[in-house]
Amino acid sequence: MAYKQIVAAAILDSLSHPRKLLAARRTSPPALAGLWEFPGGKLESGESCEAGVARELVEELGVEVMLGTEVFGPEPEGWVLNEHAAMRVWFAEITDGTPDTLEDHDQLAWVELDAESLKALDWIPADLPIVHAVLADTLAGATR
Ligand SMILES: Nc1nc2c([nH]c(=O)n2[C@H]2C[C@H](O)[C@@H](COP(=O)(O)OP(=O)(O)OP(=O)(O)O)O2)c(=O)[nH]1
Repeated sequence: MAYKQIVAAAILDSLSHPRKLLAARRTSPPALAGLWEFPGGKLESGESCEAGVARELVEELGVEVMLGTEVFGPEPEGWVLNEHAAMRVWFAEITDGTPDTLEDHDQLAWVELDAESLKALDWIPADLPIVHAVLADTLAGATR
């Protein structure tokens, strides 16, 4: 089964000494509005995943990033979101710009990298295993 490829970033305040993760609250579609996610979007045809992540973050947040390691999911296409789509996620650190809600989001939050703080946000349900992996990888120092 071929999934539609989504790409996204787990943006950390620092790849080398991460303490916080940038979460973004969606504005659409209605079923996902108000839920928190990793900023990103659909890969465009002919685009590499890494280039797609960078493009989405410029469009949505107005920031340039340096990518760290991938937050590996169970499939080659990454984390399965639903029967149609899967998402690859990379750790990232902002190298230029201040994140803003330019497109697709109405709120951004720097969340402390601990289970309690992360759990306090109403994440898209499909993202919960990814949130766990982000926490595990940051605790293991596997971000860059
Ligand atoms: N970006 C992102 N999308 C997610 C996450 N979790 C999750 O289930 N999704 C779903 C929601 C959407 O159905 C799909 C991503 O599509 P999108 O609407 O963000 O893509 P896009 O920015 O390219 O949007 P568009 O131009 O097609 O409007 O993946 C997540 O953490 N981040």
